[in-house]
Amino acid sequence: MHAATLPIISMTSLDSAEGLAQLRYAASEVGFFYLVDHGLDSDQQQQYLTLSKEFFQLSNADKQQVDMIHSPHFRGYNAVGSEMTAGRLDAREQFDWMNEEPALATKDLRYPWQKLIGPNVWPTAMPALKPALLQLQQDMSHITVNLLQKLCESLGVERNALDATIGEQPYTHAKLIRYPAQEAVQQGVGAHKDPGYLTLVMQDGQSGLKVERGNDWIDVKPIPGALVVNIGELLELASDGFLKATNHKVESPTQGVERYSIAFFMAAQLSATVPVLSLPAELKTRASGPTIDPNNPLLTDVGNNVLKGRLRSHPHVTKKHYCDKPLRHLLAKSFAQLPTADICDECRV
Ligand SMILES: O=C(O)CCC(=O)C(=O)O
Ligand SMILES: [Fe+2]
Repeated sequence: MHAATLPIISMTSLDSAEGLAQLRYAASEVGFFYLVDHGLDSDQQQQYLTLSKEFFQLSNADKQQVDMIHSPHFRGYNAVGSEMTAGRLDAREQFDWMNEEPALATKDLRYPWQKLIGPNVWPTAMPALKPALLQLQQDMSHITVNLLQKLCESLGVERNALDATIGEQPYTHAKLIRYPAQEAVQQGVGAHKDPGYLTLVMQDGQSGLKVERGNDWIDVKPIPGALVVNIGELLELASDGFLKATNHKVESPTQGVERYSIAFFMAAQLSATVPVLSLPAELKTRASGPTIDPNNPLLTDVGNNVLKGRLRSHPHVTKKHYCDKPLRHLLAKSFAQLPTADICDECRV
């Protein structure tokens, strides 16, 4: 039997060997944990969740103005029923933003993932959203980079062992999410792993997030002020499978209660290739190699691993922006390992 709850890790405990050992256990045995004492207090989190509710209460026309279908860079709003996970539609609406950058000219695209780079889209009806979410992105980046360094230390390698892959600024992606109540439990988001290094999730008071552990699913009940952390595929690759990216899903709420969360994903720079860390012998013998799953190959080229997730989750954006001939050609070259079913019909070359 596994514990029916996740470990709780205090950020301030990570200056001690004991704290690092607990972090190593949580990250390697469970792949998921609550993080407390991280610096973003409950009141601040509540303010962001309130802002998120205001966004989702905007009129449909205001939300359509920032619909992701207009963005080749996968930014903006998705109405309920436009995202797919594990081949099925998710019952959630969401607003995605990433690093704020200028897009590359089409003629300069050498790799398909370079099309992920570009500006965010912001609702004109809610000018307060942009500065608040860019601030949140900075605060979450700060927490995540510190945590990644502590994880490296906990694995017995230099704390800055992965810093070069992050460069000046990590690749970050975040989502405001609303799970509307359904008549019966449904897929809010289907079972999946996150593609980056680390994910932080802020939850309101409503349960629904579940984490796979053996044959069970652990309920991640919200703890006020705690962030939920999970290991992404890039850390599984970097640790040669010592750390595991763990499957998780969200079941939609019922009985008229909706659920709000904010997810923050941090990867290495899109142009980086993730190295395999030189773990000490004692840990190395316990590293079983990354998971081999023909339906979900883990790719060390960061841009490709991130793009894999985006193409699969948002088939309507893929179809509109990733199906022109030159790009299709690049996709076919880059994704020799990716099952064609993950790419839209017209990209099955
Ligand atoms: O909403 C949540 O609690 C988690 C969402 C999630 O796993 C994801 O968007 O990747
Ligand atoms: Fe996730």
